[in-house]
Amino acid sequence: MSHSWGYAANNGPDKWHEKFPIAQGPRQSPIDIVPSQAQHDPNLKPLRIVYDPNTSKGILNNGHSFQVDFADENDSSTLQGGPISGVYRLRQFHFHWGASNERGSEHTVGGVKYAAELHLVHWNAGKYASFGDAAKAPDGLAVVGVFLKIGAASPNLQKVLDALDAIKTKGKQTPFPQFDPKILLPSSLDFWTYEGSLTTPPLLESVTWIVLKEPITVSSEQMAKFRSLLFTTEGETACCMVDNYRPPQPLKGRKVRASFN
Ligand SMILES: NS(=O)(=O)c1c(F)c(F)c(-n2cc(CC3CCCCC3)nn2)c(F)c1F
Ligand SMILES: [Zn+2]
Repeated sequence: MSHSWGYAANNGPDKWHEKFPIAQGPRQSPIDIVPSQAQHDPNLKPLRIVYDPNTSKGILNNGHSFQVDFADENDSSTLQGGPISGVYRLRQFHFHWGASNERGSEHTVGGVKYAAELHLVHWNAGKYASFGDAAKAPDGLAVVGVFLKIGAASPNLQKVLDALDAIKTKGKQTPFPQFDPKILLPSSLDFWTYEGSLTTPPLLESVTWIVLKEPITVSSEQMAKFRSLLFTTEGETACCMVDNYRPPQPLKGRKVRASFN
C-alpha cells in the first residue's frame, strides 16, 4: 500500500502482509486464548513489576493509538519473573479499543472480545543495548496485556483519559509526569503466556506475551473518551480513532501456558 498502514479497509490488518510479509509468519499476535487448552506450568515464576512514577515522561497521539512514554536509561521501571529471564525495562504503554463496547481487544478469551486492551511494553535491557535492537530479537520484548471490560468507572484510568483533550490529533503530545502505571493493573497477576509478535507493523516476532486473566473495568463514558481521539492530523478530514485492533492470528502449533490452575 502506497499510503501508510492503518485500520481502514484499504490499509488495515488484511493488507499489512503486502508491505510486512511477516504478517503471515509462525508467531504472530494477537491470538484467541482458549483457557481449556492452556497448560498450567508450575515452573512459571510470579510476575515482579516495579514502576517508578518519576520515569513517566509524556503522552502522545501517534496516529494509531495513544501512548505514555517512560524514561528507560536505567532499571527504575522494570518487569521480571513470569516466563522471562533477566530484567526488562518499561518503554511505553498504550491501548487498543473498538467503535462500540462489544469489540476492541486484540487478544480474545474463548472467542470473547473485551471493549479494550492495555499493553505495557518492556524490552530486555539485560541483553540488548536499545529498544530498537531488542525489538528485532526473539527474546527482546515482553508485553503485559490487560483486558478492559465495561463496568464501574476506573478512577485510576481517568487520570490518563483526562490528558486526551490535549492530544486529540495525530502527532500531538503533552507532558505526563509522575504517573505510576501499576495502578492500572488488576488485583490478580495470574496470566497466560505465549511467544508472539508486535500486533502492529512492523509485526516483529520478538514479544513474549503475558496476558493477565483478570480484567480491569471501565465505564461506557470512559470508553467514549478513548473514541474522542482522531487518527488524523489537525487540518485533515477528521477520522475517529476507533477499532485500532488486529484480530486474532493463527496459533500455528504454539502452546499457551497458564501461571494458575
Ligand atoms: N501492540 S504491541 O504489540 O504491544 C506494540 C508493541 F509491543 C510495540 F513495541 C510497538 N512499537 C512499535 C514501535 C516502533 C519501532 C520502530 C523500530 C523498530 C521496532 C518498532 N515502537 N513501539 C507497538 F507499536 C505496538 F503496537
Ligand atoms: Zn498494543
